[in-house]
Amino acid sequence: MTRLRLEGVTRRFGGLVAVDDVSFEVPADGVTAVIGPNGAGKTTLFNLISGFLPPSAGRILFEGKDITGRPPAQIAAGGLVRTFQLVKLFEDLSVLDNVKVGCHLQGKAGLFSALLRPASARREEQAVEARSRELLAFAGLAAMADEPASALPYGRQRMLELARAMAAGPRLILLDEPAAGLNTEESAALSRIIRRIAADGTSVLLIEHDMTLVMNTADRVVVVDFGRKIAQGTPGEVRADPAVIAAYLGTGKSSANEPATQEAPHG
Ligand SMILES: Nc1ncnc2c1ncn2[C@@H]1O[C@H](COP(=O)(O)OP(=O)(O)OP(=O)(O)O)[C@@H](O)[C@H]1O
Repeated sequence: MTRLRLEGVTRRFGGLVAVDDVSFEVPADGVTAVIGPNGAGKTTLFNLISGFLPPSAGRILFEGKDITGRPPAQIAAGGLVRTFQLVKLFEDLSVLDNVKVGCHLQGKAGLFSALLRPASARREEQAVEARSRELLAFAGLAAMADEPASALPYGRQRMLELARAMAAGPRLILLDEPAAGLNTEESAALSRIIRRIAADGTSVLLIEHDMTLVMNTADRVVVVDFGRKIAQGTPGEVRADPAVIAAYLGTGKSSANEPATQEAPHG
């Protein structure tokens, strides 16, 4: 089954074509990675898929439904959730409450039902608490549930962001450079968590500069350069592809960027 399908997706910023006629599919199973040198259009692609930017042309289908140009909140509520390059947590809330906020994205107990039907709201609150603690354990954060999110070291904050995104119960999760700023050990733990998420049935699409993480984690890779898709295949196939090697080594028209470098996050 295809979870996500991009058909000729294009995004222009004035005269610049940041994403140029890109088509690919994300199957429901496993982990798909988008890689490419700096400025290749990866973040713009994520902004288009998650509704933060409308495309200039093309269509985006989530589980066969056209979501092109829909607002981000509607796309997220429909089961397609993203994380950002820069960690965006509620810093004053506890670690547990950050995950609870994610759960409420899919919850039914809004303010009115909480006032009118307190018993069912209470039951839902208990379910949210249980699910949140389960996700914290999954992300290795159970012992820090009551600490303020701002007290966590950076690597843990990234795990918390992932747990919060999973709390919404997505069927597709977009991860924007999840390994940025992580050390080797944290990156290996992240890789295992991403594999678990996929094994549990959530499709994963990630952008990543850390090639070790991509090669160890992804089932398939889409490579973009100057806004265009230049290759796709298994990690082994794209690593051996001459067009990909040329893009990363800066031969021909490509920009020169070492695939394993992690630049300062932006966007
Ligand atoms: N809002 C914007 N307005 C104008 N140009 C933009 C905008 N967003 C991105 N761009 C340009 O579009 C191109 C693609 O940028 P994008 O951030 O999508 O690349 P990227 O592959 O995510 O890069 P990186 O790996 O550095 O994060 C770049 O030339 C960038 O300068």
